[in-house]
Amino acid sequence: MSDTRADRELDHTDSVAAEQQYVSMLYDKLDELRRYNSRRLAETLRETGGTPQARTERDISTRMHIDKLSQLSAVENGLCFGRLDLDSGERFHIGRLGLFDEENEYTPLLIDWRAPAARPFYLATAASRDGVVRRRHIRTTRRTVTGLEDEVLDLDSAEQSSHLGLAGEATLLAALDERRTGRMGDIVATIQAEQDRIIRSGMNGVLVVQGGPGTGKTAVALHRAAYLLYTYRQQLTKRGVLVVGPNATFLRYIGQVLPSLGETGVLLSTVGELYPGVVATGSESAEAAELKGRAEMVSVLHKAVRDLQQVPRDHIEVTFDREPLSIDKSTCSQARTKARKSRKPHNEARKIFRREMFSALALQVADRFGRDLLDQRDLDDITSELRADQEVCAALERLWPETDPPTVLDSLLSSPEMLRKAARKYFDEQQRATLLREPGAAWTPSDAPLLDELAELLGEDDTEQRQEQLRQEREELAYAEGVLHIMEQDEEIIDPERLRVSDVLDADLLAQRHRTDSDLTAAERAAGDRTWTFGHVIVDEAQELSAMAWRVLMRRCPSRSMTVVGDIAQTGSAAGTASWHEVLSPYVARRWRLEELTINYRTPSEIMALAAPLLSEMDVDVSVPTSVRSTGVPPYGVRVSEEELATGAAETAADELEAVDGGRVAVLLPPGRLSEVGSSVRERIPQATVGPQPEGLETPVTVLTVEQAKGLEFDSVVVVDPAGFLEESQRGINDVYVALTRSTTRLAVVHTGDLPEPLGGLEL
Ligand SMILES: Nc1ncnc2c1ncn2[C@@H]1O[C@H](COP(=O)(O)OP(=O)(O)OP(=O)(O)O)[C@@H](O)[C@H]1O
Repeated sequence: MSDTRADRELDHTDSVAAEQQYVSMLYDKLDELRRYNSRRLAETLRETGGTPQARTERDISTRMHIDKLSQLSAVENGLCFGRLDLDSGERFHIGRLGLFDEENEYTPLLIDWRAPAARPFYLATAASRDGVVRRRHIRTTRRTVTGLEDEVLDLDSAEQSSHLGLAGEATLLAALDERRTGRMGDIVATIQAEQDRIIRSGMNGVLVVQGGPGTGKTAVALHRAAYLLYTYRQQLTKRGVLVVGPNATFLRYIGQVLPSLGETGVLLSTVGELYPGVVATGSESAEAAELKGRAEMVSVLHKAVRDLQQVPRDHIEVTFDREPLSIDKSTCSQARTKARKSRKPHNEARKIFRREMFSALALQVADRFGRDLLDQRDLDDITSELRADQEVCAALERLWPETDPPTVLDSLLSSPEMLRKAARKYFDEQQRATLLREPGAAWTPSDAPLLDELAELLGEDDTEQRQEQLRQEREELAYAEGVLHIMEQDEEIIDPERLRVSDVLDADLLAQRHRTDSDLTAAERAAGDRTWTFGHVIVDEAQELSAMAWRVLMRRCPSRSMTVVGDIAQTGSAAGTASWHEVLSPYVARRWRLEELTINYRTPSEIMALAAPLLSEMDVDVSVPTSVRSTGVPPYGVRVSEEELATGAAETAADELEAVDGGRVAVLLPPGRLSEVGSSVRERIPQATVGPQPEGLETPVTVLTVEQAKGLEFDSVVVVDPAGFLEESQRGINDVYVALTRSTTRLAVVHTGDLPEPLGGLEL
């Protein structure tokens, strides 16, 4: 055994220099590909005219080269990060994409991390080697190899391996110890076995990934999206992949991960944004949001729409052709029944109602002349005149109006009478009062699923889509500008002498070409189309979604090919869930599979020890994840008087900022404390941001509620007023748990009075 090891040590290719040579060769190859694609793109862009087919082909090829170039540019950092040495003597380098030697029968030079051949890099252990004798982690900075970590998979190492069975432990810990940038990075170089199994799990059906804080659920979900796009490229390019996150800040936080893996065909969205044309800027009470999220809202909305379909108490009299015409109850009632029986959405069934009404009214008019004297053509003429008559049309419009989701929802939520009629079976008076709001009030995130439901009940209306088209055109322009930027960067690396693409084409023109070819990616098209259905849907922080939000997602994914990621111990929203079965059973009964993640890569053991007792206070069946790191820094408490709370929090944040030395600090507090403590922190640290500001991910200190900090992480966290969390929310204990576990290194708790019982272990 020792001989083999000695042999291996003698093997000179182990050296950094030899590895550098190989890695440099890979970068040369990458540059060559960039040059090729840049040249081809410039050629295509310079071509003009030709037949429509030639133009379409050109546009497709433009898109292909642009995509390829942005993929090649995305893999620049950490192009190659691993090597596998096999029993057979073969060696494979593993990296962010596949590279081949075209002149040598396409021999693989670099294996894409998602290819089956790369799998042992993540799964092989000393006990189950899968033909691997050595796994090498290659660390690089820009194009320079800066370190190697070798794991020799033999029985000696089996005995020494860490109890958590981590692969590439030193490389993993180095990655985890890095200071946080405010943006999530990819983990391709250090994916662990339990994560790999989830990432590569088959695409069909609903897969639920339950895991405690910091277990890499978000990272796994995004890498799974990249894996599925690679493995099922054909299926998924057409319909696209949707990744749903809890809020805009979170989406910004994760926004770079997939592009850095060279994948752009994914739509990142909140549930609210899935209703095109509505921007949810309003706020509302947690109680109102909870009520709007209940499944009963389906019946309320259904009833509200039916209530729009009226019959007169007796009759309505209008004047037609200078004579009175009676629109009577029984005719209306029959027409309404017929229209409803069609089971079509309201706006489509309206056509049936009107057709029935016009023919009944035409007969009434015919009776004035004597019905027997008229033939079908005469009746048709009368019908046409009735259809053109303003007074008749206005009366029918009142009985069965054409309408759209925003109009119905706005009237419902601002009219006590309409709400009473539609909701009295489901909500008591007090609950209805909670739902009431001013007419024209700004939309809130929990309104979006209701608008979507109404769109189903009412049938399509294209006003929103027209607005969306405008938005998309703006986005395409921004995209085109981005493309030009990438190409220019590439050209700078490659050949500064050559004609630059921007010399022959500006962003406006490129956007136009891009638009006319109707060659948008599925994700781009899906963003503007409410009825788009996706090839796969990934839901992060899924525990927060209401029953109504689930309905929206299920409509977007009739194939039920979904990855649902979350932690039922972190549910903060009153509309959220504490049971995966409860939310999924209406759609897939018991046909969903559960995977669990058990290792916490974020929160050090010192902080987890404080957070863990909170779990036993919650009514959920989950276990505490095991931390991979300990920092030796114990969390600490700062006890202050009520009057000193805001300044105490600001002072602690300032201390923490100094302690993390260039890292990021979050002050997390109950919503009721946000403005008071926020002002105090800003006074003490002027560059701090308060609430979900777009620049908040970059600032050194940010003050947020727990809801706003969902899924994020910081070098240091200052939790303010834990007792306030318990007072302000039904799920306050979950909120404290989430707040404590946002930290990667340091934690302080600023409190007044005694700490809530489960936090008793905190050092003061
Ligand atoms: N295999 C890994 N290698 C390197 N870093 C990892 C790995 N797995 C997770 N991480 C890092 O751990 C941190 C936590 O991951 P992530 O945010 O995905 O966890 P989560 O389970 O979604 O957390 P939470 O539920 O608390 O929001 C991130 O910084 C992530 O990059």
